[in-house]
Amino acid sequence: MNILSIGGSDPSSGAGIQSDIRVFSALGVHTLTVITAITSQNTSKFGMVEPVSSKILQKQLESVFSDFKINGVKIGMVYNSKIIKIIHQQLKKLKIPIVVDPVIRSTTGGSLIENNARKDFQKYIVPLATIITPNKKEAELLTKMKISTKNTPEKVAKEIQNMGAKNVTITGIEEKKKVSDFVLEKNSKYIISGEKIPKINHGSGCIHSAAVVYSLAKKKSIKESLYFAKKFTYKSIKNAKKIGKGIAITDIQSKNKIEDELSSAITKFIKLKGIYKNIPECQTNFVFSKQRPKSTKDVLGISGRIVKAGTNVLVAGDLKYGGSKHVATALLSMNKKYPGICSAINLKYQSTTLSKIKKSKLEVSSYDRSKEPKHVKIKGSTIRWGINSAIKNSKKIPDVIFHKGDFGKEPMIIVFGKTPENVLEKILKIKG
Ligand SMILES: Nc1ncnc2c1ncn2[C@@H]1O[C@H](COP(=O)(O)OP(=O)(O)OP(=O)(O)O)[C@@H](O)[C@H]1O
Ligand SMILES: Cc1ncc(CO)c(N)n1
Repeated sequence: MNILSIGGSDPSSGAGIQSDIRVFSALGVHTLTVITAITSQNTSKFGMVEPVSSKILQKQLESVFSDFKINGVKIGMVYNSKIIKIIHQQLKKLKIPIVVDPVIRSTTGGSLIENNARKDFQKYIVPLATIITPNKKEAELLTKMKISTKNTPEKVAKEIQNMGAKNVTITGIEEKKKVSDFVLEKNSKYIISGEKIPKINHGSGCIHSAAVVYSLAKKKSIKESLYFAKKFTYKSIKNAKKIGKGIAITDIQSKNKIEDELSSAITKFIKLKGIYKNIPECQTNFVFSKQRPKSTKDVLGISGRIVKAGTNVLVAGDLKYGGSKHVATALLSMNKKYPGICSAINLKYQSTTLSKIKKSKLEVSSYDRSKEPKHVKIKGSTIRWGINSAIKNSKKIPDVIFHKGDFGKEPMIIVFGKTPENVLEKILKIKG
């Protein structure tokens, strides 16, 4: 997937183009960039702005549009009317999600748009927006309305919608312990509320709008995308680091990438035709770990299970570190011996699956629970013992490990892989 970020360069990488590259890379997306201006700024001070010439702006846009399939566009800093009009001209016919982050002033007080360009911004950029994401202050500047009990966020958002934006969210409406985003869609309105982190930081708005366009490009709804972005931004503020001498810079943890990869593989897994036949009585968990996991707390799993409901398969529960015990323990044993293996799933043991495994080129190993030494049973580390025995029985890295059960214990197959996608590829060879 390719996402285009149009905006200004921030040498501190807390905001602007550089921040977008950080977000999209963490989410596993290729970032295309068109730079509208170069700024000098850091965590304490905003220096100067040098907008790029019309010619190089035009050429940059042509370079990306003539070569790539673009799945979504984010527009950040656009400094002057010339820049605004060129962008409008290039984007007006696009049929992909466009997120407009109407940045007007930086957290450190710098002006990100010329005063006399605001009218053209309204006329040419706002109507491009699938969704526009002003913070409270930006919404007030755009509409020249002060948010109050009379001028509610809804009224102000409606005014912005009347300028041509299809959907509007006004972010960062602060209460005592909460920060809320007001949302106005075409036919609905709602508030997304979350805990306030007592931190001033640089770049939360950039991260939020980038996360929104990523999710929309993945064909999620406006509502789903805004919830995703809220959670994503919350984590990045929580992890913000004081890297420079001034305000903290938001930090994007690759943990999100782990969540995203696992969640996407689970969505694909439950949609596989006839997959309900592979769900065991004790149900299924699908896990993915951080690099070098030390305990099950470093392994992401479903804090419920993937369950069978007739011929449907559903996810009951949320993704959580420590969410799986059995499959995560199996993965930990495997990862200890083969650190590249970070994902696993358990499936129903059946002879048909076993013969498919044997016909495929997958490496398979097994263990016999009835051979488990007594002292292991007492310590309750059956899985660790089992996986280690199966690893010992195999010359290569096993793709699949199974056991045929024991008294009162259901037989089971575990498929291992480097990533959830890799596990999914193996499942496709053996399912049904
Ligand atoms: N202190 C905070 N604690 C938790 N969430 C926050 C906090 N501040 C902002 N948010 C959330 O972060 C997201 C981005 O909104 P925000 O209002 O910070 O954008 P912004 O002011 O444009 O940011 P910036 O100017 O730093 O780029 C919103 O979802 C908002 O609710
Ligand atoms: C280049 C750039 N874009 C956006 C922002 C808003 O955070 C900023 N400070 N700098």
